[in-house]
Amino acid sequence: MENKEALEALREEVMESIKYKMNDRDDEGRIEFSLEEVDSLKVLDSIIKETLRISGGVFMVRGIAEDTWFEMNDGQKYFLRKGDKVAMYPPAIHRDPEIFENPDEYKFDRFVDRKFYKNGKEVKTPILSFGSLCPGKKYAITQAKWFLLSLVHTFDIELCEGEKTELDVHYYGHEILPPTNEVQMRYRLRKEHENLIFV
Ligand code: HEM
Repeated sequence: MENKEALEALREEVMESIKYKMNDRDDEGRIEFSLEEVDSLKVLDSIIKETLRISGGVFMVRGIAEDTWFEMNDGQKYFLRKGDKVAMYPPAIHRDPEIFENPDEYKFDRFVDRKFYKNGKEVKTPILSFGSLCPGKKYAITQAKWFLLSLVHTFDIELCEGEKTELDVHYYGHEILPPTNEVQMRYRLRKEHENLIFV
């Protein structure tokens, strides 16, 4: 909400996609959106990824099942003993300046038509907030996308004067960092909004 440019770019993308669906309504006059259509919105996708990049604070832990030599890209080797636990820390990757330019900056369109590289190799999954094992990943991301899409289409929203918050760094290690405090906002139903439904 603080980032008016992001809000406007998202609203423009959503309105543009609705424009082409005006004649594509269900029996109750609602405009239908499929999963594929929601996923095709590049600004929406980028906003979600950038938010996960900047606010993901998770540790992922793995148990070592058998004695293993683990070799890094630079050739350095580590001996992992059976029974050890290893923690991986996605925020270190999410804020790696070799992968992301100005990593501490929130850039809503960072992921629009972009690939990321480290040491000349493409980083295929630069966002690791869900780890590799989370079975709820697609569900959670789709829900967040649908919420944002419906919100910017249906309401004008803005922060009340002087309202501010930031990520609560005390929660590093616990998935997504919550805000340090609540904020007051204004919202108003938009006159030209349509009734949308996710099918
Ligand atoms: C924003 C929402 C969510 C975030 C950030 C999140 C994040 C994570 C992370 C980081 C892990 C550990 C993955 C790993 O170690 O590789 C995990 C595991 C898991 N998540 Fe999620 N998750 C979310 C939503 C959900 C939802 C909606 C469900 C269920 C519908 C779910 C079910 C699970 C389960 C069952 C595991 C354990 C998987 C295993 O250890 O085999 N999560 N999640």
